[in-house]
Amino acid sequence: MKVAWAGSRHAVEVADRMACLVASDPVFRKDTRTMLSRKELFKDTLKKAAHAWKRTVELHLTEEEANLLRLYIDQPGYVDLHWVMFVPAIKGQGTEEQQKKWLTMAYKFQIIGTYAQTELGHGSNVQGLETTATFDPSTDEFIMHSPTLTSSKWWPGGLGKTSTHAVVYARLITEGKDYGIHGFIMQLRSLDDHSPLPGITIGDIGGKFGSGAYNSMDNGVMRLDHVRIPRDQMLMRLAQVTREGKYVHSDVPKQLLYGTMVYVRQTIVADASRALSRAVCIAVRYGAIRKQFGSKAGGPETQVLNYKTQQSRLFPFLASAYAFRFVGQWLKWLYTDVTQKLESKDFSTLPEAHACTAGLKSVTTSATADAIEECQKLCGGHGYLNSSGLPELFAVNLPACTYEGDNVVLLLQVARFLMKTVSQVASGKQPVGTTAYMGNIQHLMQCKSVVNTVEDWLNPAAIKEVFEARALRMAVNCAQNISKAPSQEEGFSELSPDLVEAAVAHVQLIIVTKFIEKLQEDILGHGVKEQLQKLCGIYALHLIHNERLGKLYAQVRPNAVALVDAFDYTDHYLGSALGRYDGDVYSALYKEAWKDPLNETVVPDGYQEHLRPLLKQQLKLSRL
Ligand SMILES: CCCCC/C=C\C/C=C\C/C=C\C=C\C(=O)SCCNC(=O)CCNC(=O)[C@H](O)C(C)(C)COP(=O)(O)OP(=O)(O)OC[C@H]1O[C@@H](n2cnc3c(N)ncnc32)[C@H](O)[C@@H]1OP(=O)(O)O
Ligand SMILES: Cc1cc2nc3c(=O)[nH]c(=O)nc-3n(C[C@H](O)[C@H](O)[C@H](O)COP(=O)(O)OP(=O)(O)OC[C@H]3O[C@@H](n4cnc5c(N)ncnc54)[C@H](O)[C@@H]3O)c2cc1C
Repeated sequence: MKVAWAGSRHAVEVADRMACLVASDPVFRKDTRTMLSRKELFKDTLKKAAHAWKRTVELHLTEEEANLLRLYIDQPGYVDLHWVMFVPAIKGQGTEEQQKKWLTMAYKFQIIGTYAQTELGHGSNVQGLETTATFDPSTDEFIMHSPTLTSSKWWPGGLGKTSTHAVVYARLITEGKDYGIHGFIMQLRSLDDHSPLPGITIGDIGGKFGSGAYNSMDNGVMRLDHVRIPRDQMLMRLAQVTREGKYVHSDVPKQLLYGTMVYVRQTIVADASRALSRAVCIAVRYGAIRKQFGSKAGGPETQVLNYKTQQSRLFPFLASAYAFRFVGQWLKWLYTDVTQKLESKDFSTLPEAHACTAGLKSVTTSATADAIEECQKLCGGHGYLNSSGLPELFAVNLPACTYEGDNVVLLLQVARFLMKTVSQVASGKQPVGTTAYMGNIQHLMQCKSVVNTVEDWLNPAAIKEVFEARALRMAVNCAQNISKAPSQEEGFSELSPDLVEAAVAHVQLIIVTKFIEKLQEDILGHGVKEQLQKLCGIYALHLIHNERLGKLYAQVRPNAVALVDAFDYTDHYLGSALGRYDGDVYSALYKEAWKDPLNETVVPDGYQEHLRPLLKQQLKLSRL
């Protein structure tokens, strides 16, 4: 099962090696992270990042190994933005010459980059950004400027205190005309003393939700006051400005400007499955250790994992973790395929790639955030302690519903793609890829489900048909209602809640389909495929209705702990007293409690000033 989860034996081996490297290195300790002040936490993040880079160089780690090392350190920081957004933005939007110049420095960490798109006034509406980049032909420079308060860059990770450079998105103005949003490479801080360059005001935007968690990241604010940069720092793969100031657009779709977001959304699906699997791992292992109540006859107490209510709340998450993992592996393939096509100037699959990445990012991160919260409840009171690992896991993953595109905004993009596809089907065009099922419209609009029993839900063809019929009917229903509205725009707006539901149904169909396709592969190991079939059934059935699932849960229960062990997480990475591999939960919880700064003294700080006078006074009063 470990191989099925990781994707290959090689993937298991590299992941194990990197996870152990991190777990055995004292610099990467994180057990007291939630007790650090913001300043201490930030400094700790700088220390870990520098140490990780040192180890990467010393051990000559490959890119794959270095990425895993960063992942297992498990502390958001400026390096994430550098590798996940700054480098890909230059790769995707820079010319070969620009890539050579900037990536050479970025790969060696001679510069640290971030991705500065969002502003105080606009995030979702990228075309509404206000920062300007006005070309000055007299000096061959762009003047970068924040004309209003709301145009202040706001949120970019690493911007606050760390980044030396950024890809900054701004409205390109040349020859008096506004050509809309484009990317520019800007140096922000001196490479000598790290002070902001003239005209740049920069800082951190302040503390965020939860202890520890995303507070390790210095999300930043930046104002630009007529800062000049050379013309060749405009990312010029998609469009150029000539020496004379003439705007020239390449023969590529302008949506490629959004390419970095497509790339990152794809990686976020993998992050979501990992976060969900961590929460499930903690809740399942703890559920096997925790006992409450026994039989009336005085028998042994029951493991809480054996309660049917616990299973019906928890096992759909276990199934979802596997489902998201497999769809994430497929999405990575899809992204690679699209990238290769784009390189040979085939842009035909770009809209589908956008819809798939946006939709899957949205559905998997929302489900994951909800599931982590529920796992906390599934662990009872102990789940609410920081030492359970769950509060921090929740706080770190909650913003994934917002960053890289608000989940509702992204689902509306999927809906727009679906409405276009429905209208193309109506005019006789055969849809392809993930919307190919819409070509079977006659049958899917009328067919009746043959699913009656739990066993039917293990029949892939039956499952697929139910999900296809559901998704298609919801999409067609929306399209019909939009066509009755006074205008397309009004109809879309009025029906947006239904459109979001239709988009979710389409995305869930993709997830179910990819799970089924996974089951058709050669899967090694005795009983592995059978367990995955049951999980696929649970994932599909719990989305439609909750009846008849008990039988499947009972079949999964004997292997539940093994199914989470297959995630192959070290105790260090899991970071949970409740989810420990050895099950020694109570000693761990007890030990963790004594690490709290409040326990540094027996009598607390503040006793002399506040508690003692109060108690004394009350005592005096009572004697009067
Ligand atoms: C413990 C360790 C933790 C480690 C964490 C590591 C990594 C985590 C990674 C990141 C987290 C940290 C950083 C986060 C960074 C950010 O958040 S960066 C900012 C991201 N911002 C957004 O995502 C903004 C969302 N908004 C948009 O994407 C667009 O503005 C929107 C699509 C909503 C609207 O676009 P707009 O052009 O205004 O309007 P239209 O709807 O008219 O679209 C025009 C056409 O373009 C198509 N399209 C839109 N987007 C794309 C795309 N990405 N790719 C391809 N095509 C796209 C759209 O479908 C329209 O097409 P048609 O005209 O219909 O054919
Ligand atoms: C932790 C974190 C890290 C981030 N890192 C970065 C970074 O490194 N670089 C960067 O540039 N940005 C970053 N961001 C910003 C992030 O990308 C934006 O916050 C995100 O794109 C959402 O935009 P917004 O904040 O403007 O939300 P808004 O668009 O203002 O959303 C507010 C509400 O309005 C709704 N809404 C908005 N538009 C519509 C619509 N058309 N139809 C229906 N409902 C709508 C949304 O669903 C939401 O409920 C980060 C954000 C967070 C939280």
